[in-house]
Amino acid sequence: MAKFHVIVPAAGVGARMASAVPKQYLPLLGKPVLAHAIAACLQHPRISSVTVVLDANDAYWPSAGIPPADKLRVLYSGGATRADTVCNGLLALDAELHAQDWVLVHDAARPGLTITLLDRLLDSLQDDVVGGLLAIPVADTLKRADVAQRVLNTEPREHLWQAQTPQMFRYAILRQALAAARLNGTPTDEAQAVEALGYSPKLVAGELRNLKITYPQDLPLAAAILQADQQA
Ligand SMILES: Nc1ccn([C@@H]2O[C@H](COP(=O)(O)OP(=O)(O)OP(=O)(O)O)[C@@H](O)[C@H]2O)c(=O)n1
Ligand SMILES: C[C@](O)(CO)[C@H](O)COP(=O)(O)O
Repeated sequence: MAKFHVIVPAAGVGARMASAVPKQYLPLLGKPVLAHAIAACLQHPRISSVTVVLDANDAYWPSAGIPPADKLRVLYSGGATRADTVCNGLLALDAELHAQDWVLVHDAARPGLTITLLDRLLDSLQDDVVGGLLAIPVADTLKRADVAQRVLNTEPREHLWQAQTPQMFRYAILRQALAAARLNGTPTDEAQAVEALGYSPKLVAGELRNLKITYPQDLPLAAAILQADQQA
């Protein structure tokens, strides 16, 4: 039976966040963002392992206070791009993964993932040949801008979705896709690399709460969402 393994690329510098420490280590309700991001995966009974891939020179993990766990492992082998970081994680797991096993790639900067969202993803995709990703349909009117930030035109939004993570693919397909993508360009997510092989990943309904911390204003939003959970 195919197993479910999680890789968490956590080697980014968070340039758009422009904080003193990388955003995955910023405090969020008393714990680093990264601790929230991996919590649901660690708790989920169907997830076999969670591998966090840090920058080779990461100096923050030892003092981040993230407790060890049986299925948690930490690698200091991040790459120059997210795709490189994920590839390095896959390489380290190669000996224990089978071609049909599932790999879920989840951003270290998405602290709002829940067991419910993971269940939805796993249940929707476990019998799929390829895999897919959490995503949410675009809800606003879309404008294309010129260089002066004036509207060129309004883009149709039908059938447009915003990609989230986890992105879940069969190990053999993901490995092949990322190896090819590294030669041909830099995909911004795993699905893009898989699409380039000619596959059509399935979109599974995500939720706004699974937002990515990208800009400073995202952190208080995430805090409000998680605080509401604690009060519920
Ligand atoms: N070389 C890289 C670049 C990104 N990431 C990870 O990929 C995820 C993507 O989120 P993103 O917002 O792009 O993170 P950063 O690259 O850190 O942010 P920025 O683009 O603003 O620098 C994050 O978990 C980030 O740590 C990574 O592991 N290795
Ligand atoms: C993978 C991703 O989270 C999907 O939305 C996102 O593409 C990664 O971050 P970036 O902002 O594209 O670098």
